[in-house]
Order: sequence, then C-alpha cells, then structure tokens
Amino acid sequence: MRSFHPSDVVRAAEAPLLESLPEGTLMRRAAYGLARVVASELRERTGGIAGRRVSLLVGSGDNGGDALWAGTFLRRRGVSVTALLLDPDRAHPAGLRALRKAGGRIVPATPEHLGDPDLVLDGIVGISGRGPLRPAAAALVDEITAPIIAVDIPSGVDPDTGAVDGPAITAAVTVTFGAYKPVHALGATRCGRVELVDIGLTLPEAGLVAAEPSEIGAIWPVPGAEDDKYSQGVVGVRAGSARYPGAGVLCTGAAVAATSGMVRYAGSGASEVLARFPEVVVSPSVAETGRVQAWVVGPGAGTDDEACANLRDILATDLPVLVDADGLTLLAREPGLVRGRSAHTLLTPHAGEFARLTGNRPEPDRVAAVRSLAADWGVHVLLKGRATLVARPDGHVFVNDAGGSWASTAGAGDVLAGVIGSLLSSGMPVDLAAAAGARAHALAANLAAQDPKSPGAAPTSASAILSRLGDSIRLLRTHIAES
Ligand SMILES: NC(=O)C1=CN([C@@H]2O[C@H](COP(=O)(O)OP(=O)(O)OC[C@H]3O[C@@H](n4cnc5c(N)ncnc54)[C@H](OP(=O)(O)O)[C@@H]3O)[C@@H](O)[C@H]2O)[C@@H](O)CC1
Ligand SMILES: [K+]
Repeated sequence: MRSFHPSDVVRAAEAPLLESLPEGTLMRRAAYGLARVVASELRERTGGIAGRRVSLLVGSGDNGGDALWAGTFLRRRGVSVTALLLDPDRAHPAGLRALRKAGGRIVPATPEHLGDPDLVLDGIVGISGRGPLRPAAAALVDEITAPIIAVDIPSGVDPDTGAVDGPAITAAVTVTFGAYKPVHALGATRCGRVELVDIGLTLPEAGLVAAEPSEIGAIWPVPGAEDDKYSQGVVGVRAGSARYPGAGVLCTGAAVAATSGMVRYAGSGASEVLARFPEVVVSPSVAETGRVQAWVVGPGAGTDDEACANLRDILATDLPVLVDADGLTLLAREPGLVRGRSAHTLLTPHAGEFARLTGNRPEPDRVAAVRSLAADWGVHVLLKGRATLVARPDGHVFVNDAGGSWASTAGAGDVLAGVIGSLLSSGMPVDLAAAAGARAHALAANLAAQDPKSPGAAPTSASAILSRLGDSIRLLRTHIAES
C-alpha cells in the first residue's frame, strides 16, 4: 500500500529528527535527494548535466531552503543555477549563503531574470502553503515554458486536499520528502511523476492509502480447483428500466466480466440483458430472484414506487448491498433505510449525488467529506472522480487516481457498479472490493481509449470500457506474476 500523510503528521514526525540531528541536516538530506532527481532529469531531457541551466523559484520558507540547497549541490556538478527570490528578506539564510558560495546567481523574482532555463524548481511553498500562488509568483510562473520540478508539493495546490483555487504550479515531476502527502494522490494532475526521497521519518499508520496494482491483482478472485459457479459468489443486479435499459445491460455485463461466479438480473430489462449476455439468470422481479450473496441496486432503475419498494426489500436483507444512481436519489429521501443495517452498504455517488445525499458538494476537502458521510450513516462510500475515494465508516480511506479521465462518459458508472457488486458477492471486504473495482475500471477505461494499432488515445465509451475489463484484470494479475 502507498500511504499519504497530511502536513501536520509530517511536521510532527520531523520534530524529533530536527531535535536530534545537527542543524540543517534534514534539509540537506532532502535537498541532496532532490538534486539527484533534477540531475537525472537534466540528463534525460538534455543529454547532460554540466553547463545546463536551472532556475529556482524561492519562497519565504524551508521549501525555498530545499531549492537553494539543491541548487548548491547542482552547482557542484557544473550546472548554471539562478535563484529568483520572491521574498528576498525572508529567503532561507543558510541556503542562500551556500548557493552564493557555490557560485549561484541570486536575483529578484522578476520575469526578466527568468532567462531560458532547461528546468525550473518550484520552491515557492511546501506544506505550510495555503491558497493559490500570490500575484507576483503567479505572474512569473505564467512566463515559464521550461518543465517544472515541484519541491515537495506543487505550489498553489493545497497539500492536504489537492484543491486548487486560483493560479498554481503544474509540475512535470514532484520530488517529495519523508512521506507522500495527500496532494500527491488528490492533485495528481498537478504533480506529474512523484518521487519520494527518504529522510528517515518514522510515521504512524496512514488514514489515506492507495493499493498498488500488484496488491489488487493478488486479491482478485479467480476460480480455484474446488470452485463451482455458486461457491465463487452470486451477485444480484437490480438495474435498468424501460427508460434506461442500457444501464441494466452495462451493469450486468460488467458483473459477468469481473468474476467467474453467477450473475442474476432482476427487472424489466431482462430481455435486453439476455440478448447481450446469455449467461445471466434473469427474473422479472427482486422477489422471484434466487439466492445471491450481494446486491447492486440503482443504475437506471428509476425512482418510481416499484423501484422504491425494490430498494427497501434489498436493503432489508442481511447481504452486502451497493447502492448507485437512482438508488441514491431514493436514499436521499429516506436515509433511514441504510442507517440501521447490520450488513454492509456501499454508496457510490458522484459529486452531484453526494450533494443530494448530504446537502453539500464534497469539494474542496473531498476526503473529509467522504469520511463524514461514511461515519454519519454507518456505510462505506465510494466518491467518484479523477481521484476516486473509498471511505470506511471508521474513517479509513482508499484513493485511486484514475491516471486519466477516459471514464468520464455516460454509462461508465453502471459498469463500475457491476464490477464492484460481483467482487462483493465473492466475499471480499467492502473497502477492498470498491478500491479494486475502481482500479480495474480506471485501467479498463485507459485501455479502451487506446488502440494497439496506432499511438495516442481517443474518446471511448462505457461499452468499450466493459469490453476491456478482462484485459484490465489480466494486466493487474500479471503484476503478481512479475513481482
Ligand atoms: N523542517 C525541515 O527540516 C524540513 C522541511 N522541509 C521542507 O520545508 C517545507 C515546509 O517549510 P515551511 O514550514 O518553512 O513553510 P513553506 O511551505 O516553505 O511556506 C513558507 C511560507 O510561505 C508563505 N505562504 C503560505 N502560502 C503561500 C502562498 N500560497 N504563496 C506564497 N507564500 C505563501 C507563508 O508565510 P506568510 O507569507 O504567510 O507569512 C509560509 O509560512 C516542506 O514542504 C519541505 O519542502 C524538508 O526540507 C524536510 C526537512
Ligand atoms: K513547492
């Protein structure tokens, strides 16, 4: 698992080391690691290190100190270094002295001093930064055309929420120290590739984690020697309606593709489902559906009296239930249906549905928002987005950065619900099922946007995502073989 630690936790972990080590040791450790990444980027991008040009954007705190020390180490390798000071009176004194001594140029932070660098280091703010870039920094950053390496975090992006509320850095690479911070998962599009430099921090267990692909591959249920179609789990799908038959087809098809057990469909779209997926066992109603180990309810299922009665009946069982889409609209009117359940419930809202459930949109602090809904209602919550979050009622959160936004297409949510539902029926813990489903779905969307016969990517669709689920699961499972 990859852990993400908020800034107050990182600061607390730094404190004992700052006490016990000679002054400046921790910063030089961080800066040395940063300089190594910058040097390798220079070599990669320009074919060499000595004689290349690096500009440092230096703010008023230790983040600027990191940049100045990294500049010092790069000077020693023959790099031409210019430090642009945004707040000259507050720039890190020891870093400034070291860079000056090493032969770096130190200038005020104005566009005419930017020159034509090969790389720019963003040392404007680190974990004490709040809000967007201030006007002088924003004006300077506007002029930059070279790739930017962010020091610890991309400045202007909130370190703990990844929220952006005005001008901010978009980095090609972010080099972080001691621990990944929430921004590296929640604001991934601003961070570029993220490299972690170990500075020897001892950290507590994190409340925000991401599963590695190999970990998802390792837990993905596949039939064992003794398994039959029932023993692997049977999922019931109550999705689709006369108005939205496609939702039933997509959701059921995804459940079929995700695991090898059995899928039962209940609803008015049975003939459409059968036409596309003859392996599904269909019945016209929830009451007539055979035994299942988990339910998916809601995608395209409507909000009429019958849909409401079905939701009630399904939630009255002692089985894990995933509620999505129209099911969430109904729940928003009657939250009592899930609050007292003894079995697990997973709600899978997008931001708009989240607002319907709680009265507030989840931004800017999506992690806090999803935790609060999960704790208040005693449910698991998967909040969709580029960074999908899965919160347990106890506050533990999984994050999955999709690595692209190709899944932002109609019907993709129906596919996600089907995948997770079938994992739930296999008996997988709810948070892992949701996190694994989100990962496989995002990967399938990225695969669907690509074509092995030509480079690049193109818009895709929910049907195409469904058709690449098998490839996605195979890829995740190959990671086990490789590791
Ligand atoms: N301690 C150590 O040994 C180690 C520390 N490490 C490094 O230190 C970093 C944290 O450093 P830090 O705490 O000194 O503050 P930092 O993030 O540089 O901000 C400085 C000041 O900027 C200001 N400011 C706020 N928002 C702003 C904005 N939007 N735009 C512009 N300015 C803004 C605000 O001051 P204000 O102007 O509001 O008075 C704030 O106090 C950490 O990320 C890591 O890089 C590593 O080297 C590991 C070892
Ligand atoms: K920074």
